[in-house]
Amino acid sequence: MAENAGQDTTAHAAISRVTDESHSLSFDYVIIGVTGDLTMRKLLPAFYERFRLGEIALDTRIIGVARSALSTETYRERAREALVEFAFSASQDRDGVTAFLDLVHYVSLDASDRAASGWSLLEALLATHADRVRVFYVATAPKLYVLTADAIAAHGLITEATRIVLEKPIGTDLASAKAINDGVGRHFREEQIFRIDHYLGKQTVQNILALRFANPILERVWNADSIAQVQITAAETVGVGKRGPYYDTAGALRDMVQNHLLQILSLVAMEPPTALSATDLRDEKLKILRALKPMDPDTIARDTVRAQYVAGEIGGKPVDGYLDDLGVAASNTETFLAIRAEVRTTRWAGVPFYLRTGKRMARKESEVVIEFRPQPWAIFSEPPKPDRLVIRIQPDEGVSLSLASKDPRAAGFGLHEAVLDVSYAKAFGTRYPDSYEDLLMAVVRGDQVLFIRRDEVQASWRWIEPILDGWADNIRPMETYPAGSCGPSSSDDLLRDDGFSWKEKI
Ligand SMILES: NC(=O)C1=CN([C@@H]2O[C@H](COP(=O)(O)OP(=O)(O)OC[C@H]3O[C@@H](n4cnc5c(N)ncnc54)[C@H](OP(=O)(O)O)[C@@H]3O)[C@@H](O)[C@H]2O)C=CC1
Ligand SMILES: O=C1O[C@H](COP(=O)(O)O)[C@@H](O)[C@H](O)[C@H]1O
Repeated sequence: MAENAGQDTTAHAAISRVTDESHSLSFDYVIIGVTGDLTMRKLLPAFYERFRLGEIALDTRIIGVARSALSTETYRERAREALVEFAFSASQDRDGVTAFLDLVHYVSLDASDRAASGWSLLEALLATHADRVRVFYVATAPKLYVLTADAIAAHGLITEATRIVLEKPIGTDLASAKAINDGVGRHFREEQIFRIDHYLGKQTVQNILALRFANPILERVWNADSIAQVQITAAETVGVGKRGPYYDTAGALRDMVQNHLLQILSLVAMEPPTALSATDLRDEKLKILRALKPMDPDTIARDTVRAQYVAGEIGGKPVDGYLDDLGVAASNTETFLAIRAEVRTTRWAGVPFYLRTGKRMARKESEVVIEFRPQPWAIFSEPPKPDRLVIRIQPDEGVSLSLASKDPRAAGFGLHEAVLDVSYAKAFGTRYPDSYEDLLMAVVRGDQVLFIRRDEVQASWRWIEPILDGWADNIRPMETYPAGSCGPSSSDDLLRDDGFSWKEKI
């Protein structure tokens, strides 16, 4: 159980915290991989923001683990630099950052080696708060997850209130995902395992549930009778950055589709859950993952597109191609893909779900587009454009609905596409929390509703695996696209063959 620790109000008054601490939680969060890119860019800033909001008590400990020999003081200095660079509020908040860093400790340890000497220090630290919520966040390579869980167990560090967080990707295929799930499951019960997918921490992804299930006006038309097609896009302008060695073994299908895009697809397509509980929600998502039509060689050739970026230009600046970014002569890794998927349920029979993701695209833009069917009988001389609901995941988070309207400027009955637009920034006018903030704190509360269950991971891999195999056999050859473009033209053809087009060029 989390404790609501009694707080030293004098100490708190000296710290730039923006709300009261009556709901602050005390816990021990062990981050394994604490010097890595993910921790520095995402996890530490997320903790800091929640600390600043008063949700984290002053006696909480964030215990960082990595193999590098660093003192806590040296690590804190590195963490300060990362916070100033990556945390929304940190550059103006020196005292608050210092207070936050007091929670941070560093232990040098090879967490995959149960015989490593650092375990005794970690054990001693944790023993001083044996009853509080204890979290192990494993932010290392997936091949270390089981060894790390084995070592944690061997040192007797798993209490009733202990949880483990596993970063994506859970494996590289179905067999390795099962091995991780089995291996970690030998020590932790399923309700102690939190498989993170940071897209589920995005407010706009969670808003899919609100839009669908809090607005009967939408839910009544949310089916194949009314909807013609669904598009799910996650486009980035960044390349692979420092993560090239990982990315080159993964590619866009493993990196983005197996997890983020299939999670979004299940939220869009699922039946209403009985309640917003972890079990009900995940049961419904799982049914959709299982209802995805398996790909075979014919559909892989027809319904998938894969491509790799070559040199181009983004925002007026020249950028290198993928091979130059990696410094390699050749690679068979896709940095872009488009897929036509089918959900075999009564609700969605015959509705194509187009998935698209890529690096080094023209714009950063993630969104879900629901295109409704046209009027069956046209009474206007010029047929209206189909109505479209666009859920903007990022950036410019919001929702828009385009409807045909009478154009007051036109003579006669001219129509014009009018857009009802809700921008989150304008509607809520608040700091936009990073997706990791909610998720990190949900683990402390033991709330699994936004985490992926074992069977969901495996169902996703089951659908992905034939595509991986087909691509390995070159059933669908690799294409190229210039950095700063919208991908190869064959991605447009995928929709054109069905009489559709992507909402707009990225
Ligand atoms: N970076 C990102 O944006 C995202 C990352 N992820 C996932 O998160 C995980 C971490 O990614 P990222 O931070 O980029 O990786 P990095 O390579 O940047 O960092 C890896 C970290 O793990 C530590 N480490 C490696 N081996 C061990 C070990 N045996 N014992 C203890 N610590 C170890 C490293 O430090 P040292 O060498 O000192 O031990 C370092 O702190 C990966 O699974 C990745 O796929 C998921 C989504 C996004
Ligand atoms: O998980 C990942 O996500 C990021 C994109 O996340 P976003 O929140 O910026 O949309 C992606 O760049 C990375 O390759 C992938 O591993």
